[in-house]
Amino acid sequence: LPIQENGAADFISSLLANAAAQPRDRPASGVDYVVLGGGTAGLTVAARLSEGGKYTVAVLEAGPDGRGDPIIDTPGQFGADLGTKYDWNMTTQPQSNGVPAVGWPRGHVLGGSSALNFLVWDRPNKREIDAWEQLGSPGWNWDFVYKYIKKAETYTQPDPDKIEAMNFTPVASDYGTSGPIHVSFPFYVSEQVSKWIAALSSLGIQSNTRAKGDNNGSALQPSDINPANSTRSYSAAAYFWPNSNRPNLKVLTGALVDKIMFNQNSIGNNLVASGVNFQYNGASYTVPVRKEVILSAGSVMSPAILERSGIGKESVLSAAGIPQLKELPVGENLQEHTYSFAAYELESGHTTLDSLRNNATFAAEQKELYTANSKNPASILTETVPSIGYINLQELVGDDEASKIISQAESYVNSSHSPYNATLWKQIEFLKKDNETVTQMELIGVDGYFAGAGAPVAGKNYITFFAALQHPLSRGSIHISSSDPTTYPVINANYYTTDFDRTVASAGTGFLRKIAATQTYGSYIAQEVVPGAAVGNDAASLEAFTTTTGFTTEYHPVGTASMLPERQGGVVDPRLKVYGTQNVRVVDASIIPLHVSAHIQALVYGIAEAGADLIKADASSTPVPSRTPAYLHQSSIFQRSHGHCLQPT
Ligand SMILES: Cc1cc2nc3c(=O)[nH]c(=O)nc-3n(C[C@H](O)[C@H](O)[C@H](O)COP(=O)(O)OP(=O)(O)OC[C@H]3O[C@@H](n4cnc5c(N)ncnc54)[C@H](O)[C@@H]3O)c2cc1C
Repeated sequence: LPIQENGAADFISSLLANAAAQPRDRPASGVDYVVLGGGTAGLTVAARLSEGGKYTVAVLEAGPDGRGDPIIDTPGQFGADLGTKYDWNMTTQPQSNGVPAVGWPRGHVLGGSSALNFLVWDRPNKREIDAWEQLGSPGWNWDFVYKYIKKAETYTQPDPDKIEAMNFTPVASDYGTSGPIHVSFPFYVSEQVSKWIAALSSLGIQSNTRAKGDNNGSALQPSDINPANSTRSYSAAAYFWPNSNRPNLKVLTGALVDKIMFNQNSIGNNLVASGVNFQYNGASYTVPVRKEVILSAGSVMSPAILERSGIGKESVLSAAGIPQLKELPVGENLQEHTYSFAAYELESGHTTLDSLRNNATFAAEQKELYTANSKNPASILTETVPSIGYINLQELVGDDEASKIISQAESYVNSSHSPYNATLWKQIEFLKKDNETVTQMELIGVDGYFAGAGAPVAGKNYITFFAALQHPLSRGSIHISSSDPTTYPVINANYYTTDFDRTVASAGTGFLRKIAATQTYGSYIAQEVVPGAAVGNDAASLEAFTTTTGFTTEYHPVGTASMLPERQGGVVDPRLKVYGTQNVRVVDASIIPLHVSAHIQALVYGIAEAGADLIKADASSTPVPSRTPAYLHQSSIFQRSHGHCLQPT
């Protein structure tokens, strides 16, 4: 059903009827808040704004509702919904430096990418978030963000048997206790998971049981799994369905947002959004908005919607035939984690997620087991990806090599004329001053064949290791090439365009071979199949592999509507408001100005929880005087709100 339950059909019909009948500057017929995109952040914001019943909230989501679909719900089937109707199936541009086009899955479903992701739930480093404040966004520091991440989560500590099997004891008090997203550990503990901490320890990497802003070391990370029934806990299941009977919260699926409409009259110099234009069932509609438009369409589509609305770079807009309303570097400062992979065939006799593919009887038994009792520790369908580690440059390449790499990186930044220089210098600071704590490389172990190259052989079982570059110096961009909302924007990922990125990423691939060679894993690995014997262990061979066939996206694009001062390339101010607008905000991964060493969903939920409180706080406050750049006012507003209005509700 394209229209959600509980009277939404009536609500939407009246909305559409009003939209057709009313002039655009008569917002009284519309809703208070229109949220564009019902994904990770969008449903979080919508649920929080609609609680208490004071405001009407409508969410426009392009994708379908995937409620009850096992390929979303079953933890052990992570990845199964890629390439389906739940995925936008985007692709980057091939690059002139030889880096090929790579696929970019993105959630096209209620819940967005939280329905598609691999359920890893971890946190950035404290210093990485404090850097946002230091870059010019007062109030956006670790303590603030951490508080809101915790607000999103309810954590369940594994029972003692599982802790013993994992060889790892998480610290429960580092997590939230009453948020909508359930965070727990898979019931099934695989062989590779139980050996992760020991294997990395034999390489000198200490384990780290904490989850409160210091992520350096090896760890077993929880997943967004609801332990009551061992299903994915994602934004639709956690934030929307339990609240779908609220008369003031409506979600329309199958609604493709085209653009934001603005009033003829601005307030001072600020554009005032009056409605949102979208396509639904082949027709075009405008929803009038009384208070605000909130863009939560993700790092690819939020910038695209802004550009179609006339906000963006003149060169981009004029090429797409769109009249410009406000010059802003929308779609720039794109940062993305890449990861390279190495896959190993195991000696016979091991069970992995490959066994589900290899053995139909085993797969049927496992399905039955999961259906009968999804909490059964023997149920491999509860398995996810807990084995994670974050290491710094010195741990990756040794002190001498690290010094050389850092001084090259410093020279690069010194000669860079990027408008995002301040963010690049922060990265140098991470490398030089914060190197003990801020890490550069993520290591992951997955129980089965998950390499983005080659193919598993029927009947065999594998283990795959990943090395993910966390702080690339390269910056890319995402821009529209057409005013047509059905045309995908052009993604220029600009991967590996700096020596630093190539060198560090390639060293990561080399490190995966060290993990495979540890006594812990070496004893049950039969052979390396990717990169394979044809790829040598010298720097040139590793780089050739890592930057062509041996890597893929880690699915974490950020920065395309960066929260930075406008003079430093910012698109939104610290209240997440788009510069030059009175009532348009961006609340999703695209506001992240500088990438973090973490999987980002927990952070995105935290941003959305914080964003909802900022929006509510502003609902009753005086607008910022329009003649002065908004960011100059944010500090005092933030402080005031922080004290009185930004309390969890
Ligand atoms: C395959 C994959 C694996 C990942 N694995 C992990 C992981 O294990 N752990 C982790 O922490 N993070 C992971 N991530 C990243 C994380 O899930 C995302 O960064 C995060 O969910 C992004 O949230 P968002 O709100 O910014 O965007 P999204 O959740 O993507 O939401 C955007 C929503 O807007 C909708 N939309 C877009 N354009 C329009 C339009 N024009 N009209 C209407 N609706 C529109 C989309 O359909 C979507 O529902 C993964 C991501 C992917 C894709």
